Amino acid sequence: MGIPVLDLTGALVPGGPRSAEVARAFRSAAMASGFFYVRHHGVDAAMVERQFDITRRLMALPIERREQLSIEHSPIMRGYEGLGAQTLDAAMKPDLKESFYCGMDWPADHPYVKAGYQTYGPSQWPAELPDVRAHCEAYIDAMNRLSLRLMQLMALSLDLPEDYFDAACHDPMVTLRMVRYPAHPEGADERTFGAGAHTDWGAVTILAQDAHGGLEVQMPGGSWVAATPMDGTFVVNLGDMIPRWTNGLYHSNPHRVRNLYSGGQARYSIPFFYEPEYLARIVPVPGTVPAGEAPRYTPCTAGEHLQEMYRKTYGLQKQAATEGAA
Ligand SMILES: O=C(O)CCC(=O)C(=O)O
Ligand SMILES: [Fe+2]
Repeated sequence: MGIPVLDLTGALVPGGPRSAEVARAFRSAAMASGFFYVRHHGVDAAMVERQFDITRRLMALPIERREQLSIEHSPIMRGYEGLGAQTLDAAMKPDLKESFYCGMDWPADHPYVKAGYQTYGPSQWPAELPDVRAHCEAYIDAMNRLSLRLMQLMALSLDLPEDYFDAACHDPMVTLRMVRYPAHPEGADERTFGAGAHTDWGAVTILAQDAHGGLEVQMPGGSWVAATPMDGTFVVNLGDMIPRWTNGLYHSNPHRVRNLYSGGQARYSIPFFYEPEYLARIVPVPGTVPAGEAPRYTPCTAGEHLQEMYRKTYGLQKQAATEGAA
């Protein structure tokens, strides 16, 4: 069993002629590893290429400059995180990656910005690279459109109205991450990863990766399969909110990265994380809890879950006991 490819031709708009067929393929991928590729996804190849260019330029800024833009200066963790800042698998060494986090430009008087909720608030932009902000925001727009469409195809795949998730995704929590993995060190031990095994936390992740490879996905049987880069595709995976939303019918599987195949070069990747809005309550969708049984997960808000995961993987102080059964 591998990672299937979903061709979104004819399924990119509500009512599209291939929507039902794509929704069926979505369902089988979601019930397996929760990973699939999408092709003919409607995002311009030049836009993705430019996003990689921006990632390389951000990471080429002098380290003092990157550190001035550190996530430590942002209450919502927008900005630069250095090598080893995050440990995605607590049993392993800190991750060998560095990244820039940014997000949507919300108005300062938006209630979630005022409340200081995770992901709602300003990003930190480098003044010396003036085109970065506009391009990241345009890329985020394109990712938002594709993510919402994936949520609609997911709704169809669950025999729900196509717009079932739209309201919960009205003011989504979105994060664009531009990542650089240095070459895997020679002689590194088995506890060394670019990104330790983890599941994603939100609803859907849309990943652009360069040509080197290095991402591996755990299949339902436990084996690890390479998510080999394929031109013109994104890798899409479901995050932990989807098992919660589907009472375990759909899966968010572990994945991990080692930059082993680049011939000593850095690997770049650009994951985009899309989640329902902060206050959306994640309770099982109709038809997923068998009659007479209790739901498998404690209901929570999307925001509580996300914030808890940031705290855990960045070793931050636990401020609130919000964790459910995931
Ligand atoms: O770089 C990749 O291929 C995956 C990154 C990832 O899994 C993450 O940032 O959550
Ligand atoms: Fe991930």
